[in-house]
Amino acid sequence: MKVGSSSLRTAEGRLDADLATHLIDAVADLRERGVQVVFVSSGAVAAGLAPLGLRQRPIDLPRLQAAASVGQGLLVHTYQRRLAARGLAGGQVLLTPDDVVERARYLNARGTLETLLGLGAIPLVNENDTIATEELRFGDNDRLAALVASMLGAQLLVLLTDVDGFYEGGEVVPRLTELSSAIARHSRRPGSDVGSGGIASKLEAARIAAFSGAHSVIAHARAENVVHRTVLGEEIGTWCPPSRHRPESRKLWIAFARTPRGRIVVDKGAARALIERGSSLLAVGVEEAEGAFTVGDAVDVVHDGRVLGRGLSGLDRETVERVRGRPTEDLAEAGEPTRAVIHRDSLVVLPHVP
Ligand SMILES: Nc1ncnc2c1ncn2[C@@H]1O[C@H](COP(=O)(O)OP(=O)(O)O)[C@@H](O)[C@H]1O
Ligand SMILES: N[C@@H](CCC(=O)OP(=O)(O)O)C(=O)O
Repeated sequence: MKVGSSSLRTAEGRLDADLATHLIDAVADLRERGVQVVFVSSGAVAAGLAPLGLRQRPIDLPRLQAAASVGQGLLVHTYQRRLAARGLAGGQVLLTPDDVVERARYLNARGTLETLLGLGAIPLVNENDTIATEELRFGDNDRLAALVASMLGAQLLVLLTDVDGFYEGGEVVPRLTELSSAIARHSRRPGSDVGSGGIASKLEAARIAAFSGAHSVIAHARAENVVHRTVLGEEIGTWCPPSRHRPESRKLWIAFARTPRGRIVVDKGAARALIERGSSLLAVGVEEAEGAFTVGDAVDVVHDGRVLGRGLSGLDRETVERVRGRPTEDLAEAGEPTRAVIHRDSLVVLPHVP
């Protein structure tokens, strides 16, 4: 379950302790009924503004980090105090993208979350904003929440926000199955002035959850009994079902944890080899490389204008430009790198985007 900054701050720019308490009570109720809940909470920056005398969300990184540092403590304190009143413990878990992208760190983070849940505690998750930089941050917590849901094999991702759901044509869409086209239509809409993701990042999060086999609900944080109603599967907000065609879940982190830094356009033969045979992408099938990516960066693999998948590049862009279209034997003779442009273990193919 995730709640956004826009919901958690009051009109005066402080943390809305009433809503925080109300949501924690709902989490505690679920926990008492045996439902395991991870609580991803935004609002560190928002909660840190007033105590630091800042009128609005700063745009410079040092002050954002400072606000998050002050606000995160307040947030967790508020949650832990209420959980304690209900006889429960809350454990703070602050994540960075590397905790999801790097396999060893991913397993480590997953272990921590599973242990907390196993001990009956409520993990209180946020991005580690105090040390996050522009280049290395999730930015919005929707994606972070979806990745955590994927990591834990959750059944349901609840995204609580300040609107009743995903709107189109002036009405809330009750059930959304065509996530990709909705994302394409809404990718440029900004969010509220304090939230950072907007609706597009919620739809992206729903897509990640769908690929992981989880349902998602986008609903208003202040709707009556919203948490219980979503868990009971009642009609509320916008419901996104899981995808029927899922890539291997262990590869989801490759596809979604990092923002792609470039695109690699491949020919028809390579596209077929990737989709049908699960092959690595070799230089010979590459037609073009776009963007300033380096070794280990996420890149989209494109054929015929369609994104086929995403992978971690084994070569930097300049090298891909040099080796593209050339068979491995030629490269060996010329003393060029012969390794795959993207190794199959670092490549996730998304043939059926919902
Ligand atoms: N089609 C849409 N449906 C719903 N909300 C939308 C839509 N387009 C833009 N929005 C905006 O997205 C905002 C929610 O995103 P955001 O501010 O990032 O929330 P949060 O802080 O909860 O993550 C809404 O307040 C709304 O203004
Ligand atoms: N990690 C940040 C949240 C970033 C953010 O604004 O997220 P969201 O409101 O979910 O779009 C914070 O705690 O302030």
